[in-house]
Amino acid sequence: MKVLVTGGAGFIGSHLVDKLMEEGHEVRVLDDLSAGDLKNIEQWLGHERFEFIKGDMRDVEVVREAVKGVETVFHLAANPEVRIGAQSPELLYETNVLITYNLLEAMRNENVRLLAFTSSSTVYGEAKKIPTPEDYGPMEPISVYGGAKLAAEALISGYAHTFDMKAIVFRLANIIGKRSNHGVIYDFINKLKKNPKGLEILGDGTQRKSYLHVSDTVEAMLHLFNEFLKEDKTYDVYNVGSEDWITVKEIAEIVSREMGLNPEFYFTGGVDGGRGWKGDVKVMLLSIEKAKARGWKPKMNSREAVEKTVRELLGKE
Ligand SMILES: O=c1ccn([C@@H]2O[C@H](COP(=O)(O)OP(=O)(O)O[C@H]3O[C@H](CO)[C@H](O)[C@H](O)[C@H]3O)[C@@H](O)[C@H]2O)c(=O)[nH]1
Repeated sequence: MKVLVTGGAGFIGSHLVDKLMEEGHEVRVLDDLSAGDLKNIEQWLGHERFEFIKGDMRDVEVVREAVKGVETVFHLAANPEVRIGAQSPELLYETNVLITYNLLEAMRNENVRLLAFTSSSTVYGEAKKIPTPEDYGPMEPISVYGGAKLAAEALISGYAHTFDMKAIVFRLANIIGKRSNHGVIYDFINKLKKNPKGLEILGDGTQRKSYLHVSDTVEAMLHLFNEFLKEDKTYDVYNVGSEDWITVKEIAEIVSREMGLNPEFYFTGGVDGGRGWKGDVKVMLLSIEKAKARGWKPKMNSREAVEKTVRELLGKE
């Protein structure tokens, strides 16, 4: 198939591109390189089945050109930083909601009917049911980022039903692995490189979430997408995560150990009862029963994924 991957030079996007290229598809990447990096896709530059467009999806013309002639869009372009919501809500709106609207309009105009979208566990907010299933409600995001992802999901559902499209949404847990350039593991490694004796941990360190390695994530997305193609459904939603969780303090211990260090931990205490920042969900575990029933399950648990990611980011793997 001929596929457009928005955000295809980014962390998750570039791993998806690798897999799509290895499977023999024609792949076009649209990325503004604000967080993505050409290095992530350099092995494909110049390949006859590969095309790269540098462009900002806030520009409708850029999006329209990018969707021309493709059958499927994997929409991963986004600003993924939950923590900037209190300072920059407008940026999160534009880079999650507005660009999704621009994409849907371009797809409608260019007759592109198939869409896969990476949403987030943050749409559930502080779920009272753990593990949280896809049909949990009412949904009450506690961050602007989670609200923006939920708004994007809603637009996609509306467009899919109105304009005869097929769309699948993945609500991702905390995704980690090689090429990630933000998030808790990346932060801890950088902090320890600057000061190997002490490590500042935002919040109280008890934030407990499910982490999934990017290799498992990309496998889930492609497997569930292919299953979705077999079904007579307009719209579907899947949680994608691991089946356990790990605390921020345990992550700090793993990072320290892998770096051969024994730093003093300093907890900032954070905001609103030990959160790293406003809108930081303290406890997150997704039910992945629906994805499992469709034949996917993760190979690594949260701890294994964290350990592997630390080694990858340190260049040991
Ligand atoms: O220096 C730091 C950095 C982070 N944390 C803590 O580590 C946890 C994880 O933070 P990340 O920044 O790694 O990730 P988030 O949970 O904020 O969000 C991530 O996972 C979400 C889905 O679960 C979204 O998809 C989002 O885009 C993605 O960044 C948080 O509880 C945070 O408080 C610290 O204690 N110290």
